[in-house]
Amino acid sequence: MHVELKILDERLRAQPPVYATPGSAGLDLRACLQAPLELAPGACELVPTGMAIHLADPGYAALILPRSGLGHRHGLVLGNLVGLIDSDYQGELMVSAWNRGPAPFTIQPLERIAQLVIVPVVQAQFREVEAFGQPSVRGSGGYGSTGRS
Ligand SMILES: O=c1ccn([C@H]2C[C@H](O)[C@@H](COP(=O)(O)OP(=O)(O)OP(=O)(O)O)O2)c(=O)[nH]1
Repeated sequence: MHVELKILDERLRAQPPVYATPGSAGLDLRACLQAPLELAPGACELVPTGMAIHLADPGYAALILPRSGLGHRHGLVLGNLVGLIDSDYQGELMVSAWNRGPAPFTIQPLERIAQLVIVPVVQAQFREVEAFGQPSVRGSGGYGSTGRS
């Protein structure tokens, strides 16, 4: 699959976004900051990535997901909220970085802070009904209805 990529921050040319291994699902996203950014405990900031993509095909979307390595190395302190990138979004990719820990956390310029995963999606045709055509085993059960633990 081909995706158009715009590099908006020249510093990324030295470290272009690539899949780390042939089997990698995610492309690392870097914090394109001019200076270190300190996040207070509980704070959440939008961090620019210096790049934009255009998927163009409505059958795909991209997800911005946390990097497990980063979270673990820092004692599960820095996370990011999952971001959904629409196929027709052409603006700069932004990462919503969240300090989950009890102490301030500093993101360094060009640090790898999240990863981008491209996934197929379905735009369904919704048809309003009064009642569903068939009952299901689950019905409206949820929130732990299938067991006690
Ligand atoms: O972590 C994120 C989440 C979103 N976006 C961009 C891409 C996405 O296509 C666009 C809009 O995101 P979303 O649809 O989640 O936002 P919304 O709050 O529903 O706003 P909108 O009315 O613009 O759709 O913002 C990012 O760059 N990073």
